[in-house]
Amino acid sequence: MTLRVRGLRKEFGARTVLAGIDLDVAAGEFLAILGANGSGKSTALRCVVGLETPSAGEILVGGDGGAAMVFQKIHLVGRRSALDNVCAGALGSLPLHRSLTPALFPRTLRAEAMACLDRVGLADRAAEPAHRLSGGQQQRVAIARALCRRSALLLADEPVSALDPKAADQVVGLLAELARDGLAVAAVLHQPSLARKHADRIVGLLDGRVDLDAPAATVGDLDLDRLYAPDRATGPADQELP
Ligand SMILES: Nc1ncnc2c1ncn2[C@@H]1O[C@H](COP(=O)(O)OP(=O)(O)OP(=O)(O)O)[C@@H](O)[C@H]1O
Repeated sequence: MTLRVRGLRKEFGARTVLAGIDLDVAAGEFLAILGANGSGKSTALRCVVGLETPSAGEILVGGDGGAAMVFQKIHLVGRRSALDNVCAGALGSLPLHRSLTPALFPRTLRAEAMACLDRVGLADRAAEPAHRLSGGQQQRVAIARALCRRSALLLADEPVSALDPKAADQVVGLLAELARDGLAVAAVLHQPSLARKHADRIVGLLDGRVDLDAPAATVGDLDLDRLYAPDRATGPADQELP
């Protein structure tokens, strides 16, 4: 198992946001995480990648590179080329002096970054400043940058929320392809139809708990209605601790 999460809890002050969740993602698997606003999806990913400190629970990430993550807000350096932006994914493994100036990036890193850009279908745009690319292309550059970290686990937090339907479908399809190549991929999505179309498995969070964990092909409209029901009972995310 590339990602194994057990009993993950997160409290912000008196507020319980994650009330003990279990998650598994295997190599070669694409997991989509669904749930209403505030159900704890981003917090769960942020705990896995180390951006939040869990209040309790166990998180095990397999492989050497830890987890790589892409976000809704893409955070490319607009004036730099797509290739320089992808190289940035591996700068942490370079000596400091070589990491400061793109002219000093090793040739091997550039070759690897080029292979990552090729993997996301953008090798022909390598020299293009990032700000000249479309939103969908920019998100694919961000995914290539994450690939350049050589992590076995790729996390994506609402990677397509800012994209038009066609670009969103292409980017989620790309995540599915990367899983088929052998990566473990977990993506928070606000598009259940894309999750059902592309993911292997869907986990649904409801008020900080796992309410659904099933093969994507078996997830029906009733499961989704329960996750997004506006009049559902107030859960732990909205309760004060004793
Ligand atoms: N740093 C923080 N301090 C206090 N509360 C926080 C913090 N981060 C998140 N929360 C709260 O935790 C709850 C879950 O937030 P989270 O962003 O994980 O939900 P989400 O399911 O990703 O929602 P969305 O779909 O809107 O992105 C929300 O009520 C949010 O206000």
